[in-house]
Amino acid sequence: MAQNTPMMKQYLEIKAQHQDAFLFFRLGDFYEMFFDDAVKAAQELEITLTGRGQGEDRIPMCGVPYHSAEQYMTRLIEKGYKIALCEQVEDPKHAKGVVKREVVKLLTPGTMMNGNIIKEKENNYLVALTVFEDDCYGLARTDLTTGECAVTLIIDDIEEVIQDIASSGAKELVVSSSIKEPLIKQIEKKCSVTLSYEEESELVKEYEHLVADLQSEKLITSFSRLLQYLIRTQKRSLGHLQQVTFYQNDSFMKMDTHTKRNLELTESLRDKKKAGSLLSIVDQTVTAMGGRLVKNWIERPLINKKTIEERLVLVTAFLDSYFEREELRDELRQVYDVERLAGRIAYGSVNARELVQLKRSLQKVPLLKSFIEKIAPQYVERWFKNEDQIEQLIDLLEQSLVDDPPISVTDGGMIRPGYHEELDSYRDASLNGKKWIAELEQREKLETGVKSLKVGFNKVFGYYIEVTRANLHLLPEGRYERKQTLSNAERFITPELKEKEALILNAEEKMESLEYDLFVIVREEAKQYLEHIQTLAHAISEIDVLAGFATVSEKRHYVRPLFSDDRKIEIVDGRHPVVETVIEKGQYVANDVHMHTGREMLLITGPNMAGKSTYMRQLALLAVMAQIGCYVPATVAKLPIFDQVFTRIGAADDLASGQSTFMVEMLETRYALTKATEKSLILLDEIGRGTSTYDGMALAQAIIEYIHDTVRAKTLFSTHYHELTQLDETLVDLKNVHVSAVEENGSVVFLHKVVDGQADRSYGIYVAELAELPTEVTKRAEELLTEFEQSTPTAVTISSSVTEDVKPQQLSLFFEEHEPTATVKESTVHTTIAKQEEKVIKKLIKKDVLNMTPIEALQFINELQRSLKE
Ligand SMILES: Nc1ncnc2c1ncn2[C@@H]1O[C@H](COP(=O)(O)OP(=O)(O)OP(=O)(O)O)[C@@H](O)[C@H]1O
Repeated sequence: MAQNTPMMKQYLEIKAQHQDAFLFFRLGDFYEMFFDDAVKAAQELEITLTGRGQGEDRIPMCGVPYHSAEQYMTRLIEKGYKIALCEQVEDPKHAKGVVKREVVKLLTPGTMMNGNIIKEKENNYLVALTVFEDDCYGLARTDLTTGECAVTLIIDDIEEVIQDIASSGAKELVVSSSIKEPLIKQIEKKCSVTLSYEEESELVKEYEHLVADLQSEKLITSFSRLLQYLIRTQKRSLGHLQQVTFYQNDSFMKMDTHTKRNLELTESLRDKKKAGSLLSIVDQTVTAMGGRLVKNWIERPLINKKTIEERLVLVTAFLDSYFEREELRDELRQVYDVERLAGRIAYGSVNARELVQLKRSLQKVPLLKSFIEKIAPQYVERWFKNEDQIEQLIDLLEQSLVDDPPISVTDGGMIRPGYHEELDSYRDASLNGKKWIAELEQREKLETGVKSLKVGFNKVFGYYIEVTRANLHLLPEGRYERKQTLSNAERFITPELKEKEALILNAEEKMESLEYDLFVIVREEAKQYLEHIQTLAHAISEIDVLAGFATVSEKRHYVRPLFSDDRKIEIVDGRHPVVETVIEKGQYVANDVHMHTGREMLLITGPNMAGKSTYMRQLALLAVMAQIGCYVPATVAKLPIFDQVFTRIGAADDLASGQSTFMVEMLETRYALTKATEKSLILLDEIGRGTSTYDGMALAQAIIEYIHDTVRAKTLFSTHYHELTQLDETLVDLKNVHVSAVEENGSVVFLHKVVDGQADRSYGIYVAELAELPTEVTKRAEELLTEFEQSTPTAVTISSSVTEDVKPQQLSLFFEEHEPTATVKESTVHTTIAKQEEKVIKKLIKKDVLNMTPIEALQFINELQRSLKE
């Protein structure tokens, strides 16, 4: 049976240890897959499924050529699969029986070092989760391409754990196999990660220095799991792993994944691309390292005023030095991704060309330093502290490698002449031999008189003398030995030529292998400088991000934010950083936001399409920008530091997780109501619209009241329930604002200006007309609207700052419904009366009757009567 062949036995034994991965089994020039692996891989990679053996014993099989295997592997990894790479680990020529094979590496989404999955300006994090007995969760993460390592502990908050994993963008999560199923299900629902398993283990001694800064055993245990997984899968040096840093989510402004998505921080809602996001505006970086850092900063705005101010001071310094900044950025453009190059050095996968790129980047350091000396002298120490070591590394690379080496490390041409004597002597031998051959051609031409005679070389026959058939008669007898016959020429060799050829080839072979050995020595030596390269990479990325902030702030006329301790918001002429760039120049209408005692919550009304959501998002984005240390789009921006931002904006259908739109809306609202503090910012957009009018309105009001009385967070609440605008009479810290619009010649003009007071209409039908709904529909809607306005008791609108003539009716609690034909004047009278009645009712309700004397009661009734008569 085919399965019983020794090779198949070997395959099955290895496969048994790698059940969760495709086993790429090396057979000669191919990686082969068998059984289910083959069926699935053929499907996923669209390659032909073949088979070994006959009939029932036929084993499904497919394969990819060794030379182009990488693209196939990358495709599988991108789809979230894992691959166990099984190589022949002994020379088939010396093998007794089946060639020895071993899995030399596990390729997984979180441990890839190259390929499409690695985005230049994005980290590729691998996260390990450890659940401790006391509901404490340890999270450790690393980006293997850069060596960054970080850990945190989260106490009893699964939501935060999930958000931490999601916000890192991790594609792979390492857990213990004993982890509880419901928790894994919850994580899988919210984060698209590939799961891998690694059990608890002691910290490997060799890496103890990495955790020197960690204070708790739990943190070390959490990191150990991650490290153990790396060791098991990578099977090679991890010398570039950096000191593990401890971070606390409480040190950053917290935003759940919905909020980040709603605010379009790093990708747009529509197509999930960077374009259209806040990141696309503030990321003006010119290096890949800077690009990754600015993304991390946006994901985690700061809450420590001192650190924010430090960044702002630097942005100001970069702003004040236009010429130095621009020159500095020009230099930075030529700096390669030295952080990832460091990773490749540690891995031993760096080539000579990349080392030369590293050298060129390092050579920029003195110039970069001189710019920083002018722009922010106080930071020179911090950013350029390891110049001597950088200098040494430059020397090493300069002396050893030529200026333009090839990508291949096995074909020679990498080492600089003069670096190694033996290599130089081989080079001379080869060069002299080649010179002799070139001279031979001239000599032979002269002696034979055959002008077209030439000396050539090919891999099969080596050097030869070629003479065309027409000239063969001119050659002297016995001097040449015939080697190859072509259609119109003959090729010859001579003993002398063969002798030189042996010399040249021998020298070249030795040269190549010596070059490779020398290159490996240089690469190993470069490993000693990893830490210094990484320190420099950090400095370069910070400089790049901050200089970028200055560039965008200057270009778009941003202002430095000020942080108020009294928690007041005062924004004058604020703009939405993204919307202002996509609409026609000069068309963006800047808006103020004033929030303080008496107006801690703003209830925003206004027509559809007026700009309510834009106004709300604008405030949150300004807060995020300020807290990452960037200037903001406004003329004055005084803000408190927000600990958390919550949003419920737009439709966030989460059908994939089996929840209805309304349920998602309620879940997000619950999250905001339970987690927010008075230092938070809450944005709620049309809460309640996903259910019946009464339910929706009741919920909206209850939520507003709860935030107003209990949570006390700064809140923007937009609504089309105009009835809610009356709440400003009872809730002292709530104010109505509206986005204004005017009607001109039958069409509505959106002014996009936010002003105090409430709006009167939603102009939904007008927007429907703009969307070119069939005229029959919009006409009928207008008729129905008129009917509803005249008959529905819920159509309550108090006043209009925009269009007096279209004001719907306020219904009286005591009067009969007015006639449909009632004039505007009549209805205005009704409105006034209704208001008066309401005041009376409110007074009546508030009165504590049980504690009144009869006289007081009589006086009170008298007072009420008087108000009604008025
Ligand atoms: N301040 C502004 N200046 C200029 N244009 C604006 C401004 N605010 C919004 N807009 C434009 O108006 C469009 C609609 O804005 P937005 O989605 O905020 O409206 P909305 O009031 O929330 O609408 P709806 O109630 O229908 O959800 C935006 O896409 C933008 O083009």
